[in-house]
Parts: sequence; structure tokens; C-alpha cells
Amino acid sequence: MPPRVSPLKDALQHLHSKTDKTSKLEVKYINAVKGRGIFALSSFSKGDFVLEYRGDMIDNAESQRRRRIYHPSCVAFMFSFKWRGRTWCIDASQEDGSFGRLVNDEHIRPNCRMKRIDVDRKPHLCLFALNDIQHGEEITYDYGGEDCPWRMQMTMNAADVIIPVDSSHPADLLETRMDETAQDTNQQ
Ligand SMILES: C[S@@+](CC[C@H](N)C(=O)[O-])C[C@H]1O[C@@H](n2cnc3c(N)ncnc32)[C@H](O)[C@@H]1O
Repeated sequence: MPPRVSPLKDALQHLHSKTDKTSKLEVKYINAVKGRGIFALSSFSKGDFVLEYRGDMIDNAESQRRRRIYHPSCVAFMFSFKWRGRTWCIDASQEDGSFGRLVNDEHIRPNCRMKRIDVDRKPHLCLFALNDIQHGEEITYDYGGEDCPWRMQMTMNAADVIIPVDSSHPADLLETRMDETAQDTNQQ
């Protein structure tokens, strides 16, 4: 078996080439509620780099402007985060074929977590495996926030109450679950 590439090195290679692990991950349609998701085609070890959440990096003013004009289904692809004391956003609303934008939320037992990696003074959002991931498992992370409509629906269904579900999730709450131990590769 070839020696394991360090997760950071692996991430940097993919960040530079703007590629996904197409031999290790696949897109699958799940159902009408969840839509598509990303699934492991082979196993990952705890700590492995899995993928980057790629998109258009914009400042908070531009993010607010786009949120006002976007359809809610597009706002769901906007991931806001703090960097150098300011709020930024990765807008992944464009269907660009990248995998990061298709990873679904799981707040009880996520198998990945988001970390920020700074390369050439620019932040990148990457998912790393929280535990070993087996072939066939869906890749998930905790979007953060408490008000994801599908979570509320689960809670209410458990209580046997029917509520209308609003599909417009304010994805800017996601920053609450982002790992703050980002590494600036320029400082190493
Ligand atoms: C960033 S997108 C993820 C990709 C999306 N599933 C798709 O097919 O385009 C976020 C959207 O996926 C759906 N989603 C994510 N996690 C979910 C979950 N645990 N249960 C139901 N829907 C979910 C919601 O519609 C949410 O607005």
C-alpha cells in the first residue's frame, strides 16, 4: 500500500488544481427532500482531507446584496465565515460540477467537519473526516445553527405535528460549526 499523503498536503494539491476526488467520491440523488448528496466510493481514514467547498469568494456587503436578489434555493449555497475579523462568504450557487456544494447537513452524527486553510493569504474551506468513513456512506457535516427547516421538521414530526416546511435555509449560520484551528500555509 502506498504511504499515506498527509491530509494537509493532500488538501493543498486539490486546492491548487481545483479538483475533487472523483475516484473516491460520487454524486447521488437521494430523494425529493434532500435532493443530491455526496457519497464515498472508497474508504477514508479519520483526519483525511475529503473535499473543498469551492465557489465565488465575496465580502459581506456583496453577500448581503446577492441574498436579497437570489432565489432562496440559491441562498442555501452561500457559506459565510469569519476571517481576519470580517465576515466573508463562499457563494457556491453556480452549478459548476464541484462536490463541496452538494454535501448535506447532519447535526447528530456528521462524519466530516469544515476547516479553514489559508493559502497565499486566501482562505479555503475544506472538509476533513471526523472518523473513518466506509464505502457507500454519505459525506456530511454539521451546518451549524438551530433553525435548519429539515431539522425542525424532524422534531415536529416526532411530536406528530404537521407544519409547513420553508426550504430557504439561511446558510450563513453555518459558520458557527466551522473549525477555528485554520492553518495558514504561508506561516509554516
Ligand atoms: C448546500 S445544499 C446541499 C445539496 C443539495 N442536497 C442539492 O441537491 O443541491 C443545501 C440544501 O440541501 C438540502 N439539505 C441539506 N441537508 C439536508 C438534510 N439533512 N435534510 C434535508 N435536506 C437537506 C436543503 O434543501 C438545503 O437547502
